[in-house]
Amino acid sequence: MNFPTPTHATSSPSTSSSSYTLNHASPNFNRPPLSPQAICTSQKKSLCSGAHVEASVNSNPVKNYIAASFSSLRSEAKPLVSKQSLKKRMFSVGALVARTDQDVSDATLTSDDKIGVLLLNLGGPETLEDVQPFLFNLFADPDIIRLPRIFSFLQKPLAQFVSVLRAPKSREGYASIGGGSPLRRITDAQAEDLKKSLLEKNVPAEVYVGMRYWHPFTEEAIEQIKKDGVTKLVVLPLYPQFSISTSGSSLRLLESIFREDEYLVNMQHTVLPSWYQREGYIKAMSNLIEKELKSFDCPKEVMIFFSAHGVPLAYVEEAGDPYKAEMEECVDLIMEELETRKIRNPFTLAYQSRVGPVEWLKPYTDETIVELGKKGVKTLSVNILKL
Ligand SMILES: C=CC1=C(C)c2cc3[nH]c(cc4nc(cc5[nH]c(cc1n2)c(C)c5CCC(=O)O)C(CCC(=O)O)=C4C)c(C)c3C=C
Ligand SMILES: [Fe+2]
Repeated sequence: MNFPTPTHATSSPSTSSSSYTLNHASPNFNRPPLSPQAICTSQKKSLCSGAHVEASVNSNPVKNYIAASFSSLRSEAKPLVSKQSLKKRMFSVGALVARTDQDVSDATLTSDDKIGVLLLNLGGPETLEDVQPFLFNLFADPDIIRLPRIFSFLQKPLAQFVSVLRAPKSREGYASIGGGSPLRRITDAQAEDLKKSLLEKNVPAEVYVGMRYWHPFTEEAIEQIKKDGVTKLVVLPLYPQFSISTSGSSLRLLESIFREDEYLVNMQHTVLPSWYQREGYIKAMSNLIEKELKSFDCPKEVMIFFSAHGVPLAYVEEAGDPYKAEMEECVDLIMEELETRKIRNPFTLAYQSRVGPVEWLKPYTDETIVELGKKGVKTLSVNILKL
């Protein structure tokens, strides 16, 4: 049987980290690329801002803008600790997320330290009545419906209009999966598991969930973080790949909350803008695919179909969203991992969940499935990289 070739270019894995220092005033993404002077090393960044950002080397300036502008908030705060001790302490927090195989109890933490992990996610309507107000919150986000700044006064009226228009179709979808989104339940379970597994590594930490468009809102999580007196915070968007519309939006919101709040501005924090290239994630995805393939009668004939949530094409082409590049690299890394296990199935990547009249990332999942059917592909293993 002939299978089509993969629909995207191959790229190699990136391993090192970098971070950038930028101004954080403008809320628009149609900004000129960074000037070379704006770039500094991650070590310099830690020293000058007191916060740490992890970013892969292929990452796009937009992603680093968001993550670094969030972390650069510290640069506005008065230096409360010496640069040397700040550097040391930053490493400790970074170590909590960077090391996977070691006990981190040796990290420099004082008995007064309280570690928090903030998991960021999209949120979803819990009942069918929640659907329209949830959609309003989503469409009212300028990172989702991107209007030129002079039209920003139209954001909320437009969100009201589009949310009412979209609600029936959306409700139909949620009704078909039991009348609401499972995202809160799943994210709460992830938070619980993460807390347990950190404790097993001798890192007592409280794990918080902050949703962007529904309960528990990010603002509520932040209030709790303050009440609990967290002194070191790890910010982890639960999106493996970065997009302006997901992690970017959540980090931008956090940035605005932090900017207004003296406690938060002075709290040490580490941000992981994306983690699609991490060994643990790649191996976990590969394990799932390997297991799935074994359930077929002729595993070698199965096409591995990666289906990812799309974004409008303009996000990538005009606003510089690194999402497509990260998604493609992620698929390549999974396929490379499978190759080491002698699994050499054909594969393809397509994008789903488009909304509205504009062009989204192609190829579209629904059209690709039809095309593959026409070409005689009979068995597909569908792997959702993003809902
Ligand atoms: C209109 C613009 C949208 C963009 C851009 C977008 C990007 C984007 N979204 C996710 C992940 C999820 N989106 C979910 C629901 C959802 N998304 C949009 C619109 C955009 N998403 C809408 C209108 C909806 C509601 C459902 C619908 O009517 O289709 C969800 C589900 C949340 C839940 O209820 O559990 C997820 C997850 C990503 C990853 C992404 C960009 C990369
Ligand atoms: Fe979405």
